[in-house]
Amino acid sequence: MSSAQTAAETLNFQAEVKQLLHLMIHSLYSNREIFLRELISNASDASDKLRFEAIDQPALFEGDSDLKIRVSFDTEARTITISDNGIGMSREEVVAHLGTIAKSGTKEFFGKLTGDQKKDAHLIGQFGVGFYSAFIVADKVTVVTRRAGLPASEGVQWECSMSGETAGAYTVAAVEKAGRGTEITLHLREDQDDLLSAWKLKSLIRKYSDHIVQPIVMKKEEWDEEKKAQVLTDEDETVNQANALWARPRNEITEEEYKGFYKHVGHDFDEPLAWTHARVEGRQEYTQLLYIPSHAPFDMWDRNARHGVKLYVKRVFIMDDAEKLMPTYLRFVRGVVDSADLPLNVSREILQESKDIDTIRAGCTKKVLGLLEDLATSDEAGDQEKYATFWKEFGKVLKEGVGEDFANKDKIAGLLRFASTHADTPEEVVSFRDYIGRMKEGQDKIYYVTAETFNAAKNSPHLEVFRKKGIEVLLLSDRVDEWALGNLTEFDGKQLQSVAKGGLDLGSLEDEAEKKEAEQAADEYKELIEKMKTSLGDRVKDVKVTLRLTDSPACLVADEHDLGMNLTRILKAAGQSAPMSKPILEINPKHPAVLRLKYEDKSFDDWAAVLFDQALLAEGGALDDPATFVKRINQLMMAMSAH
Ligand SMILES: Nc1ncnc2c1ncn2[C@@H]1O[C@H](COP(=O)(O)OP(=O)(O)OP(=O)(O)O)[C@@H](O)[C@H]1O
Repeated sequence: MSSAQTAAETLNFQAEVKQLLHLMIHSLYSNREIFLRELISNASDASDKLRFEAIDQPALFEGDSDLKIRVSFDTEARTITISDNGIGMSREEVVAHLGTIAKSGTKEFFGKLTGDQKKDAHLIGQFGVGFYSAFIVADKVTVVTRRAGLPASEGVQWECSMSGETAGAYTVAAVEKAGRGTEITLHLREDQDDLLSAWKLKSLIRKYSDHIVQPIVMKKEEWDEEKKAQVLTDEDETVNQANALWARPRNEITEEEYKGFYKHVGHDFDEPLAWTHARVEGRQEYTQLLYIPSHAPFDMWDRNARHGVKLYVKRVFIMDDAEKLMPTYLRFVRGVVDSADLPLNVSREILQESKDIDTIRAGCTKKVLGLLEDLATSDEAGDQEKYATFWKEFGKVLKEGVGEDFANKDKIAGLLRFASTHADTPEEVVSFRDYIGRMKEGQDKIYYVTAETFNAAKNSPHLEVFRKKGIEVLLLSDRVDEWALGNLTEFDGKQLQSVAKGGLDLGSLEDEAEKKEAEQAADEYKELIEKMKTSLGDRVKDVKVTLRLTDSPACLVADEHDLGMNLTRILKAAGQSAPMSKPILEINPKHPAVLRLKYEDKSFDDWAAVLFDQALLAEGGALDDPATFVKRINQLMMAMSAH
């Protein structure tokens, strides 16, 4: 033992790590085999990182560029060791990576846990356990590592035992380590002896890690006649296929292999929903293997989220999460792009400006949208179910694309799904095409309403005339809808029209009699309208008679070229200064409350104000002065009961 090693320092885990470890050991026990996959996956990433850093600094190879991962076991000591000659870790990195969870979404993750073992196991899987999964099978784990490029004396030993007094703490000590890279030794729990077998370990490697690019080697076994047993020899044998899966022809890759590879690149326990694999030739030559996950990651709303598409150049790993390879609205896509043309020393800065990358990105985007389109339009029930899952998990993100990706706007619009008055449920299943297929004779627009919640949309007074006439209206209640639809004026030649905007023109859906009636009402109410305008003053742009209401006395609409009221509220909530355009108050001439107003004198101002305020409330708006509203209502109620 070196003197440095005696100076071990005991450190405590971050509280979340303790919690995660405890949960994992209990919840993932029935999945215990995954520990090997996770540790090999990390070793492979570490090898990729070294190969990349060595492009600029070949000295990091220290004369050994033959990267591999070794798995060995010791029946007597009851240990399994996984070692790699990858990038390794410095002392700071050890403490940062093995003592804390730096992932975004950690809080949400813990908040979602239910105490139900099965559900929690699933969540833990989604969150990703990585290194800590070692503790499912081991009660003590020892990591010895050295960062490539640092001297042998700067090796680090990390050790943590789950039993005894030190549980919940770990030690870090300096050690000598001749070879760079990381060696992880698992001291197995008592009931894990079945793992101490070459046959068992090999079968786990083939099952879970066959697609790993680096060779995973084990010592070969031989039958010893004398001992009448298999004994280990000195010779190495490669257990996995050890080639880049994406570089192989499609017809030689099994479904299981595709799925296994996804779990590695996507850092996901679950299977992918769908994938697309193609080699592209032409101006740019590259291979893409892109996956759509079956669930949204914890950090989908975090713009700094990691783990996107990995970029390789001629099989050499270049970078994780090359955000330039995918537009932001497809940030949930995982996988690999391997370019045959980019220079090996390509940096993030170069990528930002590269025309070649733009071509690759356009190609990848097209592929993913095509894949989604195939799922969405497929006749197979399985595919449709997949699309429904996709929409639930990622629909909100995809919607961003309508405003973000001009070239593919129409394609993306075709993939959108909405709730509508057709079923009147919050399920988002209606496409623009479905809607157009159900359009009434004479209808030439696609109508929609936006509101803060589904119920506010569904019960919006603006829908009354549409319901009466049996015209379908899309019910939008996602914040991003306002923005998406603001960027979309038509679909397939049909104009999109908000029902909450003024000048509602139902065109040929309105019959002559109705038009006449409207004109007549406008005439009849001229005086009242003027009176109301004076009474409401600054609060309205205009007051008009409308035929769009059947049950409600009044509603607010935005003038045709003004921002919608819902959008204005969203912008305000987001701290943006939205132009404050005043609404138009539309009144229903057939409603008793409106009729009554014609003859009201004394309390006219109160009535007018209440009519305005309730229209604002029904619309999802907030009252400027709720106390006065309540006071007025009470006064009017008392006045009525006195009658
Ligand atoms: N064999 C290794 N060599 C070098 N660094 C490693 C190795 N194993 C783990 N690490 C470091 O520890 C970090 C944490 O690993 P861990 O497996 O917990 O998470 P991850 O791989 O980053 O993400 P995920 O949990 O999604 O798999 C890694 O990101 C890496 O920096």
